[in-house]
Amino acid sequence: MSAEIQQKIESLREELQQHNYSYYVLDEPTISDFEFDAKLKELQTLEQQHPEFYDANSPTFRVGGEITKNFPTVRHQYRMYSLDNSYDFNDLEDWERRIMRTLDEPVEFVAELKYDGASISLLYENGILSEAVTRGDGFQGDEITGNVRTIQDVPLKLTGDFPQRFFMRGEIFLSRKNFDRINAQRAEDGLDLYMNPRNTASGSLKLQDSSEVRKRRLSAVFYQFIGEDFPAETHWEILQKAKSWGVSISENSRLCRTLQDVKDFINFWDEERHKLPFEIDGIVLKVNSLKQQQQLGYTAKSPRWAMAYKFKAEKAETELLSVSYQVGRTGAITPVANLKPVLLAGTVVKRASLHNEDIIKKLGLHANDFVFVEKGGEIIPKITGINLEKRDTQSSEIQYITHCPECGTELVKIEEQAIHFCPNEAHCPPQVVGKMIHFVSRKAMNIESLGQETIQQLNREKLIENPADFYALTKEQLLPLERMAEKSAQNIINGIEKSKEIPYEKVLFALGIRHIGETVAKKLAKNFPSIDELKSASLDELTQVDDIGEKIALSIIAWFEQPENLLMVERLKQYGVQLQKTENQTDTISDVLAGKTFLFTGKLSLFTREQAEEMVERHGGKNISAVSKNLNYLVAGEKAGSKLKKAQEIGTVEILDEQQFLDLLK
Ligand SMILES: NC(=O)c1ccc[n+]([C@@H]2O[C@H](COP(=O)([O-])OP(=O)(O)OC[C@H]3O[C@@H](n4cnc5c(N)ncnc54)[C@H](O)[C@@H]3O)[C@@H](O)[C@H]2O)c1
Ligand SMILES: [Zn+2]
Repeated sequence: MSAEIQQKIESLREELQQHNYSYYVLDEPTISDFEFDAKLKELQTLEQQHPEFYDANSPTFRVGGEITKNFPTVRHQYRMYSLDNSYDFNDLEDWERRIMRTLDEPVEFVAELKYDGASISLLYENGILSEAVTRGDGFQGDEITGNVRTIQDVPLKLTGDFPQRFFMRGEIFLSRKNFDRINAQRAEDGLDLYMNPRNTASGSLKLQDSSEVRKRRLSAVFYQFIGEDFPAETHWEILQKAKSWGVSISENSRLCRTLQDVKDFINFWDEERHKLPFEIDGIVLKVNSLKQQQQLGYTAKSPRWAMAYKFKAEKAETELLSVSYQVGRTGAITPVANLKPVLLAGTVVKRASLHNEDIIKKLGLHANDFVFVEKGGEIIPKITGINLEKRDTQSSEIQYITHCPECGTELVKIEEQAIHFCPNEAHCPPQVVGKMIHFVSRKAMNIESLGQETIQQLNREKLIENPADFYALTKEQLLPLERMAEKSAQNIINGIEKSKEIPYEKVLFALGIRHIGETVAKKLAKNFPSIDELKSASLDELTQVDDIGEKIALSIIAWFEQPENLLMVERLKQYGVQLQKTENQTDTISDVLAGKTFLFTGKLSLFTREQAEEMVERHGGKNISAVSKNLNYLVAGEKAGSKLKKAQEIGTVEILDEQQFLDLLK
């Protein structure tokens, strides 16, 4: 018996650790928060009943996050805790009872929205932001000051009567609008879509390039202030003070005198939250008096003076009508469930994403099943389960398609992505047309006169099959088309002609190579100044470029292996499209760093990482992203960590401080 329980406890611990890793490190959870919390509660109960299996490393005692190896590590002067959570009112009443047992005096609560993002701790010294650190494992976190500085809601300098040195904690999150904007851009670039705003916010903070972080337009809100001699007696007062220093605090907090006030607040937001411009996953309650907070103290993992009330994701049951398959511009197949319309979280849902074959298999979906749909963090609802009691015993399991619904070509599956592709890039209609629409789009070749419908028409008439064909079009060929006047035909020809001036980096993006978005195209153009250099680059050479991983590199190599693509590139060249970087004289200052590779690590104080990388480029050097034998110089700032150690181990890497780097440029 006891061996069985021990085994159960250990397997729960292991499973939860795995989920923590997926959630905090990969930003790709595989189960819902509700399921995670249920498992955690189960483990907690077992551990309480069986103290003989105590383990200080159990997920019940530890904050789930980790530090990464990509940023300097900073020890928190004050620990960062998690929050105890509950999904019903009874738990709140229990919590109040426990508080009363310790305090035995009236207690006020502050109720706040529980923003769904990533926690951050900021240090302000003399009113200046000096350090931003993630929660990590609660004891130490990643120092990401450069990235946090790009967030508009984070004041770089405070005003008014702020304490001389203090920490403030808050949440970095992404508004629904910006999440949609980023995903729309990713769809246009043929990249995988992000799952939800929380994971995207958390993932954005871990990017190496601060200018990329800036583009995400993250938001921030602050809810805890820690330091010696705080000029206040209650949490509520501090919030108001912080506001006067220019700190962004939530406008929706409320001071509650009784638990009934708290309940009203919760009920109100359970409904209203869908109208907020950002996502919340619950309400946080805090004891208002700072003295009482101190008396209550902390457990191993969370404050006793605070409690999260989490909303359950809204769920509805409906019938699966059919599964259809969409073919994207890059050939990726997306299965979609068509549902009998049902009301969910304020909107009518008719479709749900099924993502890929593995998800369908895992669900064990049958035709005409009754399914549960949920709107969690995701904007597109998802199917989370099946009501097996209602299943028709005659129904058969959904079989994933084996051939492209558009062109009939046999699909290929890329294992590690679990996604099917139609490999018929050159002739599959949605891919062919999609690629040409992408080619002329604003951020690519910017040929405004060519609309989606004209392209479809031209393709039906067999006048164009790939982007190179645009440049062979004549006015005479255009005129007979439906609704084509002399003037618009001339505009199209002019627009195409003008696109020959579009710079190389945009042409690279326009080609629509899988995983090559705007930013990646820029990086490639910088490092491989002509298409011929890019074509002959090896896997190694490609992955040495900052932010170019193996997935992108392999996609580039595969693209250049297709004879149709090589032919198209040759034709584009002949037509005069820019397929190499034009030397921009003002761009480079010198070539003193020519042939040398650089990497910056640790906390830089003389310049930012972006400025440093730009200096390298403008003096003819190259930035690379990892420490390897190919690295010539590692420039190490304060608190440099694992990269410095690795460089020392390799032995051939020259290690410089910031001043020594500047001296190189002289
Ligand atoms: N689905 C999964 O696989 C998985 C895995 C791990 C964790 N999780 C989820 O994450 C939770 C644990 O994460 P956690 O430790 O970050 O706890 P939590 O997210 O439940 O609560 C603590 C966090 O809430 C945030 N917060 C937002 N608004 C706040 C406010 N007004 N005041 C104070 N804090 C506020 C802070 O970042 C704080 O660190 C689990 O309960 C689970 O729901 C899910
Ligand atoms: Zn196809």
